Amino acid sequence: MAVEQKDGPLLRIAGVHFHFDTRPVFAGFSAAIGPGITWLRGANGMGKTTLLKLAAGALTPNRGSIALDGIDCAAQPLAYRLAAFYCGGDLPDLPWLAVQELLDLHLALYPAADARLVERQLDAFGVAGTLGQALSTLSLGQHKKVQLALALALPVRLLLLDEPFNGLDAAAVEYLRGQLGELGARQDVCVLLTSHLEPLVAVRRMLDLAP
Ligand SMILES: Nc1ncnc2c1ncn2[C@@H]1O[C@H](COP(=O)(O)OP(=O)(O)OP(=O)(O)O)[C@@H](O)[C@H]1O
Repeated sequence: MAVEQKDGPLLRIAGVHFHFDTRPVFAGFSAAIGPGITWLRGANGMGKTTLLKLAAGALTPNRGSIALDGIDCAAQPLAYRLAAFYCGGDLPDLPWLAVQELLDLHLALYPAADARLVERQLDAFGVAGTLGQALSTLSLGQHKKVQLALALALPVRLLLLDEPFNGLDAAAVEYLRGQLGELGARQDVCVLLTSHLEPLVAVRRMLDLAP
């Protein structure tokens, strides 16, 4: 435990089994992931999104354990979720909310978050003007930018980025690459990202899901 703290956050996935009602996805999957950017790779349907959601505490393993900095996601789900954020392409669960309300919800969920950092990220992605809009009225790219602004601003130890470049315009891709370059150099954050294309950021390690 002392070593884990000194070396930065560590995500430990041990012997995870997970199945949807109709489909087994993991049978005894294990990995240990340290700070920096880890590129999670695998063919369509191999389980990348499922693994990110398990690591985010959004899905629960049927067997095995997932822990971040020694916080077990089944034993301490609230503490675990406070330290992690999943950023994917899913449509919002509450599409009638305004963007501002979504942000307020996240600021309440992550009490250590700084609203000014979120605003700065929204500005940088060029979506600050959407604050009064309902989520359902955002384009795919705008929705992604709002999600990424949150991901980059929230004070978490583990960021799960599911195809973060999908749907972004060229300026946003460039901005995101710069931000990931800074995040990837930090010792206090783990970034686990999926990308079917070479992400062109400083990847520290790769994690391959194979049949
Ligand atoms: N809600 C669900 N119910 C049942 N099966 C599901 C569900 N979500 C995903 N699956 C199945 O689980 C498997 C893993 O899906 P997942 O989305 O994790 O793959 P992926 O590696 O992210 O794929 P892609 O590269 O296409 O995004 C797939 O066979 C998928 O059909």
